[in-house]
Amino acid sequence: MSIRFGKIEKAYVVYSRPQDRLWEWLTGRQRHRVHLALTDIDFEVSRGETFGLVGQNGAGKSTLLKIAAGTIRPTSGTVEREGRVAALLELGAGFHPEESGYDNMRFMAALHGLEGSNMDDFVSRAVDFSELADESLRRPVKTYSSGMFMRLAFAGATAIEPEVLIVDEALSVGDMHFQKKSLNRILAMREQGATILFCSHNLYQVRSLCQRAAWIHEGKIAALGETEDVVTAYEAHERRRYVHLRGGASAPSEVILTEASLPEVRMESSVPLVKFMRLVIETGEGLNPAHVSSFEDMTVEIELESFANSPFHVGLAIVRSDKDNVFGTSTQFRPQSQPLSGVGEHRVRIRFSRFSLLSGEYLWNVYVLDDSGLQVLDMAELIQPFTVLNQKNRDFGLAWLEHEWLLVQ
Ligand SMILES: Nc1ncnc2c1ncn2[C@@H]1O[C@H](COP(=O)(O)OP(=O)(O)OP(=O)(O)O)[C@@H](O)[C@H]1O
Repeated sequence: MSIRFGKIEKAYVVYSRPQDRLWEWLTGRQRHRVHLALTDIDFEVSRGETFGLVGQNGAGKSTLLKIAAGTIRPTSGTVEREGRVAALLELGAGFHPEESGYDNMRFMAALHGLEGSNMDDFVSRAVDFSELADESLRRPVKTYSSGMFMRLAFAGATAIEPEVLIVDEALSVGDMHFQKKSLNRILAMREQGATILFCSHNLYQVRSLCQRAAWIHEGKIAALGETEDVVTAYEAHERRRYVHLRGGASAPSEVILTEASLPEVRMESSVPLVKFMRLVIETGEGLNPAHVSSFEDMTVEIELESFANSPFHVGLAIVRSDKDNVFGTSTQFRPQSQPLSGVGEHRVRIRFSRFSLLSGEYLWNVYVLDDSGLQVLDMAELIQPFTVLNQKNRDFGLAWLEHEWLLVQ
């Protein structure tokens, strides 16, 4: 066991107006309501395990992480932790703004009970990792840019060489270079056997990293177990919710697809390392034809622009309007896959011989990922709707599967 939650419940007291608190105190009459953020959370994370929390906004994930980290207490229930814990939540919250970077690192070391040469080691590890200049580290941290502040906070939080890491996905530290460096640091600690508890909306990341996961829904555990089972159940729920939001009670197949209702979703990144530029379909009918016929050969070309010499992978998925993945692939999944690299324009082609989707409306998702396949550098979702027409045979459904009828009698 590394972290054990025993029948955790967390209730927040909520006042609709700040003055209600005082009013309640003066009059003794209740002016608040109680919001139950978590109930009956009872599970444990084993040593060396990477455990993911998934769930909608406001489900209670961050509350559970804070309880795991000990920054807030549950209203009832118990939490037990084993080993040195680093909570990468609200980084830098304990910093003293007037003190220098060096002094803040010494305070952190002292909080962990380190003295003498152990303290010096801690400070030098943190300082090295932060990549901040000596001149900056001598200045009060209140003069730091937010990126510099986060870099030092991350470096300090991980310098204790934790056995348990509690990570909020909102963790985005500094620029792209430092984000990658901190992600690599987390992966390295995982390799060395650290236990990791983290929440993420990036289900690809949860699938790649976690052995087990829990889906938190309205403060309760809706599913817990093998990552694939939990994430699939959560995805199914989200899909139903999405369909409901878009078109009342209509079933996924009845969703009416219009280009206007599905705006191109692009992730904006201030300093993109690699940008997705364009996707072109080519069939016997030409480039980006009005219809793609089932069983025709088709090539999809993806154009990208790389602004740095960092290796990257490209992922492509065919999706339906209800966001169901029909098929997904990545350059990372090729045998002996090598990432792409080099500054400038890149084109990758995917050739589908006998494209065997049947009649329907489909769209594309394109992802640009770093060489670990975990950090999304750029993406475009639900782009370029295209229609497939099956005029060749009468089989029906989403895709044509290789088959033959065998008559026994
Ligand atoms: N300090 C607080 N006071 C009152 N209510 C709170 C407080 N913190 C969180 N809540 C409420 O508790 C619920 C759970 O919040 P929490 O931040 O844990 O959700 P989450 O799953 O992490 O959401 P997200 O994915 O948006 O980060 C929400 O309804 C939130 O409004």
